[in-house]
Amino acid sequence: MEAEVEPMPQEPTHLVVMGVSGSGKSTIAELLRKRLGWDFAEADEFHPEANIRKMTQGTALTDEDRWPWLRAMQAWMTEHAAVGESTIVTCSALKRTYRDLLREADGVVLFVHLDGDPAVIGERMEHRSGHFMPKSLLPDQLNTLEPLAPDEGGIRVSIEQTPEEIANETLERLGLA
Ligand SMILES: Nc1ncnc2c1ncn2[C@@H]1O[C@H](COP(=O)(O)OP(=O)(O)OP(=O)(O)O)[C@@H](O)[C@H]1O
Ligand SMILES: O=C(O)[C@H](O)[C@@H](O)[C@H](O)[C@H](O)CO
Repeated sequence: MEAEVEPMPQEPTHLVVMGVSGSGKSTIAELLRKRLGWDFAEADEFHPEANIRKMTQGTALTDEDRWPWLRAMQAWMTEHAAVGESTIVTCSALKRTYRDLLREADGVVLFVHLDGDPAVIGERMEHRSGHFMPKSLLPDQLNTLEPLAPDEGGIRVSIEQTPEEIANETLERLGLA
């Protein structure tokens, strides 16, 4: 008689929707959350008050400002993995070293880099209301950005499509559709 084989338990997965301010992280993550039903966190919720104040006043964050914030996100991801839960997070994750830190979370960490023409991003920031991040910080975000590399685990998706198209492409290319 054939032995019964237990299916392999699926490892928790973290989708990190990344990119510069205004690239559409919150918009796309919300669609992914609706489709996948995974727990969701916005990186901005993890910033200490001082970081938000700094950005509101038009000053870019430094590495020192960002490390505790990234560590808090990594801990949140790991807490979820510990109870078998997958997550979706938005996080600019501009530098590879920042992504290295997030990759240390337990579970599989996949990045979705929302990538596109800075002029389109600037335009979208201009028309957005009620957000603390000034458009004047976009050049610094772009200068700091190290695009997701092919060996990092994840995909780069063009933002020059509708949010629904971006979400569909993401889920299809990651095999999550
Ligand atoms: N694919 C898209 N097409 C048209 N408009 C979009 C698209 N994606 C996002 N937007 C709009 O662009 C603006 C910026 O998007 P969003 O706030 O989601 O970006 P973000 O990356 O989360 O920004 P931040 O990091 O500053 O919080 C919003 O007004 C949003 O409605
Ligand atoms: O790394 C950074 O400089 C910050 O995370 C910013 O990108 C903002 O937090 C965010 O994108 C604005 O909402």
